Amino acid sequence: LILNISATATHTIPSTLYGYMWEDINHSGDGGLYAELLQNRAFQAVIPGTQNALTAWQPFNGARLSVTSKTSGVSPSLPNSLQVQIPQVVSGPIGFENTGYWGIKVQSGWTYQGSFYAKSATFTGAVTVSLKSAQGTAFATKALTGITTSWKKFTFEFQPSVSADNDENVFNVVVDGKAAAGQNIFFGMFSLFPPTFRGRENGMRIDLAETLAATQPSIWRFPGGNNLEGTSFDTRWKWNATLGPLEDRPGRVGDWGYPNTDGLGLMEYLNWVEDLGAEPILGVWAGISTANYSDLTTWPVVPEAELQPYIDDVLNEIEFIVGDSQTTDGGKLRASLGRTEPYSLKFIEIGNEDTFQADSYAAYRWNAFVSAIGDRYPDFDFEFIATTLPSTALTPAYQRIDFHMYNSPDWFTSNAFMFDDYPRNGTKWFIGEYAVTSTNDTNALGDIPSGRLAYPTLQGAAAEAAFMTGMERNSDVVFASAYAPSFQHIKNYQWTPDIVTYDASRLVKSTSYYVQQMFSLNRGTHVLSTTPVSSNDTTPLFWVASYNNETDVVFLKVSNTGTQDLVANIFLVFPSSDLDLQHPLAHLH
Ligand SMILES: O=S(=O)(O)O[C@H]1C[C@H](O)[C@@H](O)[C@@H]1CO
Repeated sequence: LILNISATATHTIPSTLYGYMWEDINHSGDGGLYAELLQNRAFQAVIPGTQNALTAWQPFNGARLSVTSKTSGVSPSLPNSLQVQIPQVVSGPIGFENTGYWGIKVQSGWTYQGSFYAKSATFTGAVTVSLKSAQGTAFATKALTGITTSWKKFTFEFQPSVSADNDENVFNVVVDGKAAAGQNIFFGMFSLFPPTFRGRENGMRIDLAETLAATQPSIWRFPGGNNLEGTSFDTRWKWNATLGPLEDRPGRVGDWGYPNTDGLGLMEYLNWVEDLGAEPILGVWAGISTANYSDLTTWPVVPEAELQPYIDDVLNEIEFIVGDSQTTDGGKLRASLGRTEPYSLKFIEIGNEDTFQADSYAAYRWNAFVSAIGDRYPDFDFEFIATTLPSTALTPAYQRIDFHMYNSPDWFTSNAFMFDDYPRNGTKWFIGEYAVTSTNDTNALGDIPSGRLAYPTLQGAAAEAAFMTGMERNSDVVFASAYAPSFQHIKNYQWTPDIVTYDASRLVKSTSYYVQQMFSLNRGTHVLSTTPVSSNDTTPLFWVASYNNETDVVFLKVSNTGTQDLVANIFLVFPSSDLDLQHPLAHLH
């Protein structure tokens, strides 16, 4: 195959082309990127008195544990407390343990920051906290005194003397059995953090954060995805419930079946996106919640006459993000939480996958949000992204549309040219979620026996790469793309495949991770056309050429989706004129 790369650029490549879609799914947030080590740390979004309310907590030496809301919680947002009943006859240490998110990493040299609340009507003795192996080896221990009859916050630090051999470790809390015999002690709002990415308080787990940062994503779509929507209006992701001291964050039952602490909240996300040097794509709630996928007619939709409070909520969220810290309530609140400077925000996505309720989206919801935001913020040239079917006519007409595709390798290779003939009419596409999810293109979201991938495969990654060459070649139409979902905690997940899989102490980057990294790190500023544009079927290669006019480098990205080894002799054929070192092809990488 002789491939000619033209020396003239066709169009610029938007800086937003590669990034991620993010939501708390598969414990990607709580138990993943968010560095909190204790699962169910504040008994949020659980039902007192149930076994489930004690998730990740277990008795130690016979204490009787229960979650209760009969006593006042540590704060109005956290009504549930752990009640620890010490038996009448007992001696020696007795209490309870947290098993973390299926383990706790114990690393010597790390300083762990911990805290908890406690109170008791009668007990005033010491509370001893420690990091211990499942076999009982203590890596770090602290004794805290001063329990009173009302809630008191205790803080402590751990510096483990040695690292644990594995992550089967627990956070252990005990009192002296004799001193506490027959008494009740209440605990609330635990927290235990390892060092975090860039040392941010309430921040991100370093290894996972560095793994994402290493792909230099330039967009970060959040907070969902389904997890934005809630399974009811009241359980939607509420931006203002994810702000401020952790005691003020009630948490919620996420859309993926587990409690979200919302410790990873709007400000943590915005700080993270800045740390990445990326552009946020903020998803705002647009009036539907996800009920059951088998019957879309059951999905609740806010009637037009009742939409205003939700519109105001979004206007206030945007004011919190971009409002002046002197003259706007949102800006003042942001400043009071430690951030005076407004965050940058350009892209606002109205809803998520509103393809399922296109009628009401087209009839009033899209227009209501876009008009209200435009009227309130006339000086911000926000770019609104529609999330309904591209074929749905909207008022105002959408300029940008979010298109999701989960499918087979064949779908991605046979659609690698879908944008080559797309009309250049100013409309821009965001491929806001895509991945090869199955070898079965009639049921790409089925179960594993029907072809679903448990993990990304080389075949899938090559097919994603083929599709990505098409997105890059047509990046005058495709302005952004986001592989989805991102993370998977191997011990508890709801969706496969995912780009990075991990447990409490290790992570594995997938083939698709390396494809994302390769495309994202090797970015041109302009697309160079090639002849031919495509190969014939016998050599199923897909490619795109680009040129970076800052580094003066030409990139040729090639995906071989065939089963034959690809032996490529790349000859550089320069134009007839002498080798012009300023020529874009002079330094091919
Ligand atoms: O069940 S799906 O609708 O396919 O869920 C998908 C689409 C949705 O936006 C996202 O939350 C999820 C996985 O990334």
